[in-house]
Amino acid sequence: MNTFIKENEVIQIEIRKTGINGEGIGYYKKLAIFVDYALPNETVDVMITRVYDNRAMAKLVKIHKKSEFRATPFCPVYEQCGGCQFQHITYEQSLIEKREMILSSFDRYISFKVPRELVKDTIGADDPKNYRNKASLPVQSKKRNEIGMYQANSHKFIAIDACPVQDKNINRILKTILDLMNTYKVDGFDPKFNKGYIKSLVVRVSEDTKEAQVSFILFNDSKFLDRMVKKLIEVEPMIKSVFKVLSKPNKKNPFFSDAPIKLYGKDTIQAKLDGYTFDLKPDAFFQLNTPQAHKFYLKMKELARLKKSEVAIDAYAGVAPVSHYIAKDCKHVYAIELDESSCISAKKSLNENGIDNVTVLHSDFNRALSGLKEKEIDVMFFDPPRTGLGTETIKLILESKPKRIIYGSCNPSTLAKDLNVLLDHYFLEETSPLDMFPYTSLVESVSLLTLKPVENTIN
Ligand SMILES: C[S@@+](CC[C@H](N)C(=O)[O-])C[C@H]1O[C@@H](n2cnc3c(N)ncnc32)[C@H](O)[C@@H]1O
Repeated sequence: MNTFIKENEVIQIEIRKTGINGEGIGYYKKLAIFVDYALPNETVDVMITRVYDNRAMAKLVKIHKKSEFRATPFCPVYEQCGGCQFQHITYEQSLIEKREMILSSFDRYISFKVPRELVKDTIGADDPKNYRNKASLPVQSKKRNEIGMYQANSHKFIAIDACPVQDKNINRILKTILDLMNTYKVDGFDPKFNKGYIKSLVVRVSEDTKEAQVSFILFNDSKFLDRMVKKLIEVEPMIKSVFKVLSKPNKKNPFFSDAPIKLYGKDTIQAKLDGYTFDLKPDAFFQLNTPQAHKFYLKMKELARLKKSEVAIDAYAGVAPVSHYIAKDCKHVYAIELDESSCISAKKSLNENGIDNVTVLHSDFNRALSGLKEKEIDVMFFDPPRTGLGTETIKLILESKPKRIIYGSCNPSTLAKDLNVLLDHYFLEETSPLDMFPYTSLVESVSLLTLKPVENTIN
C-alpha cells in the first residue's frame, strides 16, 4: 500500500496523457493519478479520492495551466450525468485523443510495439451533436415524474430535460411522454416506496423514414397506459410502433428483460443505410449513430477488398448490415447472430432488399463456425460485443484460418488482447479508429488482418 499519499490530500501534478476512460493521467512520485476532466499538458491541483497499490484516483480542484484544447461543455448536467466524458475538449482534439487511446491499449496488451503509423487518424462525425437514434433512459417519480440518467459508477439518478447528443425528435417525444404521464397519472417508478409504473423508456427514431418506436418498460402495468398511448400517437404522429415490457430482474438486459408486447401500430420501424431498408423490432441491435455506422461499414468493406469468388462470414451480425454492404462483392455470406429477434429482422431486410446470397444462422458464433468446418471461408468480419472475441473463439478462428479478418471493435482493450493472440498468425495491416459516439470516451475501430505465410507464424 502506498504510504506517501493519502485520501483527501491535495497535490499538484502535470497531466501527461488520456486514459482509456477519458480521464487525464499524471504522476506523483511515479504513481499514476487518474483525474476526471483533466487534459494532457495541464498543471492541476487534485484531491486524492482513492489510493490503490498501482494507482490513485483524484478529483480536479484547480487548473493552474490550461490546455489550449479545453472547451466549455455544452450540456448543463455534463459533470453530474456521466453519459459524456469529452465535452471539456474541442471535438477535433477528442479525435486525436481517441487514436491515442487505441495506441495506449496496444502498448499495454500487445507483446510487441505496433508501429504508430498502422493506427490511422480517427474518422470523425460531420455533425457530432444530436446523433443518438435511440435513448434508453430510467424514469423516476419522487416529487414529480422525471426522465434521467444514472451518474457514472453510481445509482444516483440525475434528471435531464433534453440531451444534446440525442436526436432532437427523441428529446421532443420524451418531453411529450412526461407531460402525458402527469395528465394520465401513469407515474414513474418510485425507488423509495418500490411502487409506480414506468421504470424506463426506450425511444428509437429513424431520421430517414421519419418513424419512431416507443417501448414502455413497466415496473407495474397500468390500466391507464392504453389511454395515454392513444393520446401519445395523436400528438406525436411520428410514432408508428409502441410496445410495453413487463420488467423482470435481468442484469444482462435491464430494458428488454422480457418479450415486448405490442400496444399500437407496426411490429417494426424502418431505418435506412446505403439505400438498404432495415426492419427494426424494439429489442434488435442497431448502431446508435446512423451516419457514422455508414462510414464504419464502408470502411469494413473497403479494407476487405472482396473478390466475387470469395465466401465471407459476418459474425455477430445483428440485423446484418455488414452482410448488406458486402453481399454484392462476394459469392456468399454466412451471417451469424445469437439474438432471434435480430435474425428475424435480418432475414426480412435481406429479402426486402433483394439480396439472395446471404444465409442467416441463428446461433452462437462458436457453434455455427464448428458447423461450417467443411466450408472454405476466405474472409471473416467480426463485430463482437465489448467483451471481444476471447480465447475460445480465437482458437476456433485459428483452426479455420481465413485469409483476411476484418475486426470491428467497440473496445480498444479487448481488441488489443485479441490481437495479441491473433497476431501470432496474422499481420496487422491497419487499424482505423472511428468516432461512433462523439463527446464520449468510447472508441470504435476497424482493423484489417492478413494471414501470414506458414513460415512466419508462431506456434
Ligand atoms: C456490437 S453488435 C454488432 C451487430 C452488427 N454487426 C451491427 O453492426 O449492427 C454485436 C452483436 O453480437 C451478437 N452476439 C453476442 N454474442 C454472440 C454470440 N456468442 N454469437 C453470435 N452473436 C452474438 C449480439 O446479439 C449483437 O447483435
